[in-house]
Parts: sequence; structure tokens; C-alpha cells
Amino acid sequence: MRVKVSRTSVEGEVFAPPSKSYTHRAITIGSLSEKCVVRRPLISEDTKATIRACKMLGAHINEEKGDLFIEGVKGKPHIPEDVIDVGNSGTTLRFMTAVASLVDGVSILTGDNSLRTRPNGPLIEVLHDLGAEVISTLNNGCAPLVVKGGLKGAIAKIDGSISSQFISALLIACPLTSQSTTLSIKGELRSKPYVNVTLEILREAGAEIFEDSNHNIKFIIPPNQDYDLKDYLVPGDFSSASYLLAAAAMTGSRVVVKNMFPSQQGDMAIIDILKQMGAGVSWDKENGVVTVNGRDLKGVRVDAAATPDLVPTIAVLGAVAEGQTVIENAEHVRYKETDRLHAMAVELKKMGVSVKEDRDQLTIKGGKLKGGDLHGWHDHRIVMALTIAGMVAGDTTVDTAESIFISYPNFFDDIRSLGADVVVNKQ
Ligand SMILES: O=C(O)C1=C[C@@H](OP(=O)(O)O)[C@@H](O)[C@H](O)C1
Ligand SMILES: C=C(OP(=O)(O)O)C(=O)O
Repeated sequence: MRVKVSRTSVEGEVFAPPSKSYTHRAITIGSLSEKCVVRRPLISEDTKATIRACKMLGAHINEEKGDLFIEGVKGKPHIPEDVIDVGNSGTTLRFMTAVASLVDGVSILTGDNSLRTRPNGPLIEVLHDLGAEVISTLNNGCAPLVVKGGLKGAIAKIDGSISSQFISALLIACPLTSQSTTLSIKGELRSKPYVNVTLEILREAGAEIFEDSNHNIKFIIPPNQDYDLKDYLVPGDFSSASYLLAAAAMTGSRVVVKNMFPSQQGDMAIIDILKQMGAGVSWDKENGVVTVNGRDLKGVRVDAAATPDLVPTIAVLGAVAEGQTVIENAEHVRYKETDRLHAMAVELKKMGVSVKEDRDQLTIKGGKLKGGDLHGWHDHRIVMALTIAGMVAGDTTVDTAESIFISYPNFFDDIRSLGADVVVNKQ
């Protein structure tokens, strides 16, 4: 699928889609509970992968009027009857690898071409230390993964620099084992807010996990716990909303985004980043309403350690801002659906922008964008970021646009409802 984007501004109100991260966790933890209703979940390709995997592991999940009704496995997932295909979803792979480690038997997990390049080494090692056996069939730490259950508690350490999803996965599985676990994080924990999202929902489900952040972060997890996530309303997604807010900021327009209540999402940082860049932004937290008034933007220095999913958005903002934008502490952004630092550098250069790519950062000199035929890299966040850049440049096409179905299926409808001239060509 290819989109053709013409130069346009945006104006109006839109309701942000539900959070992908909260939805994955609510379905997973709901499936490990006895009964659960997940209200207003995100239904997208990635969250469908989690629904599929949880069903394979024994949960019954029905969708009714947009809500998910789950009859769960009460902490005891079943042996899956077939290979679990998680598609493009890294979150699903990491969470289900840990959940499969609780199964009394063998599970096999795989996914699409992109998913099968993503690293899992630290998770595989620590699951082994905790009593399960996980084999990467190609011995490269990537899926396909064969998981032989037997997870028990222990004292273990894990590298936090590649993906926080490893830690979230362990926090979900370990409370259900028969021995206590102490999990220490080696080095810096990147994407930490996502661990806080996990802890928030686990605690809502009644789990007890203690965090000690004195030196390195350490989690102490008592054994033999039960989950009881009864009724969970998924909040709006700040990563998805970032494209709408940035579109207004970049095109000098006014947009109101609703369903933006405060939560544990690190990507709420987009609001401060836009303010620092000079956009007019107000956030009515009580009513969950963010209003952006676009103005001339100036370059900014952003530490992306906690907010990797904002990087494509910040990169296009930097590309139209006056002066230099530096996105630092971003090496983990290379381990996503694609190497997003490289992808954004390549595509912005096609638009005439000066970009310097280092291992851990991008340095962007903002200026005038020129339109072009851009590659979306089969990556939803690259496609959405390039689409809004195209609204400034005009005369732009972006291919592999179907990847928006991974996290924000209504993205083109929403941006068009704000007046953007974006034509979707299904071929
Ligand atoms: O746990 C989650 O829901 C996520 C964690 C982040 O990944 P990493 O922890 O791998 O950086 C983020 O990039 C991803 O989109 C969603
Ligand atoms: C990286 C992402 O998700 P996941 O890791 O679940 O594939 C994302 O949504 O940008």
C-alpha cells in the first residue's frame, strides 16, 4: 500500500486510539487471571497477535462491542496445539516466551521476517537461570524459539540496555512460580516507563512486587501469587497521538486530541518536547485533552533512553525546526521493527535534510523539506512519521503504508478527518 501526501495543514478534533502497551498487558495478565474484561482495547495487528497467543495458551477471549471478555487460565497456561506466530510484535514474543516458560511442556514461537531478526539473548539466558529452557533454533538469539517450561524462582541478573520487554516479561511470569525471584538489572535500563506500565497493571491485578532502586534497579518477587485483573479500561496512546500533535506543530495548525489522560506512558514526554521546540501546547489533564497550536519550531536536544517510540516523530519535527536537533541515547531504537535510526536518516536525507547518524544518536539540521518517493521500511512508526513530513514537503509518496495496521489502524482516516490531503492507494 502506498500513500500520496500533498502539502496541507490540519485543523480539528480527534480521539486518540487506545494504548498498544496497556492493551498487550491487560490481555496477557487478564488471560493469566480467572475472568477479566478489557474495555476499549486497541485492536490492531500487534494486539491481535497477543490475543492469538493467549488463546493458544488456553485462554478464551471473545470480542463484544469492542471490549474483550476473557476466561483465563488462572496462572497455568496450557501446552499450545500449534506454533505460536506473533507476527511483527516484539512485545508479544517477549511476553509469551516468559509465559510459555510456565507451561508444563513445550511451546514454539515464531514471527515475521522483521520479528525473526530481533534480539532475545538476555531473556533466553535469564529464563535458563530461572529453570526454563529456551532454544533459539538458529542459535542467534532470535525466533524461532523453542520453550520448555519449568520456570522456578531464583536470584538472577539481566541486561537492561537492549529491551525493557525482557524485564516486563519476567515481571509477568515470575510471581506465578513456586519460588521467590530477585531480578537485578545490569547497567542502564532503557525504556523504563514501559516497566512501570507493567507494574501498574500487575498491581491492579493484585500482584506484589518490590522495587529497590538504591544502586542498580532490583525487583523482589514473592512466589505463588494469583492474578485477578477484573475490569480494565485501556487509556489513550501517546505514541500514536504524537503523529497528530506533531502534524499540527509542523504545519502551523491547531489540533485538539482527546483521550489523553495521564498514565505511566513515557511518551507523554512528547508534550514537553513540543513545548521546548516552541509549539503552543496545553494539556487539560482532568479532561484528557491536549491542544497544539503550531508555530515556528526550533531545534532541541532529546534524551531518547526512556522514549524510543518517539524517535521517528522527533526526527521529523527536527527536520522542519530551525537549527540543530540531537536525539541521543537511542541505540536501542536500532532493535525495533527496523533499525529506526538508520531508516530515518536515509529517508530524511532523501528529503534534503542534513542528518548525521552515530551509533547512539541522530543529529539533524532542520531546513526546508523537499518531497520525494520515500520508503516506509515496513515499519508503522516510520510510515506515520514520513506521512506528516510529507504534509510539510508536499509531493511525497510513502510505500509499505499497510504497516500502520500494526499499531494505529485508523491513522490515515484520523489524519484525513483533520483535513490532511493523504490519498491511500491500496496496490
Ligand atoms: O513494553 C512495551 O510495550 C514496549 C516497550 C518498548 O520496547 P523496548 O523495551 O524494547 O525499548 C517500545 O519500544 C515498544 O514499542 C513497546
Ligand atoms: C517497537 C514496537 O513494538 P514491539 O516491540 O512490540 O514490536 C513499536 O510499537 O514501536
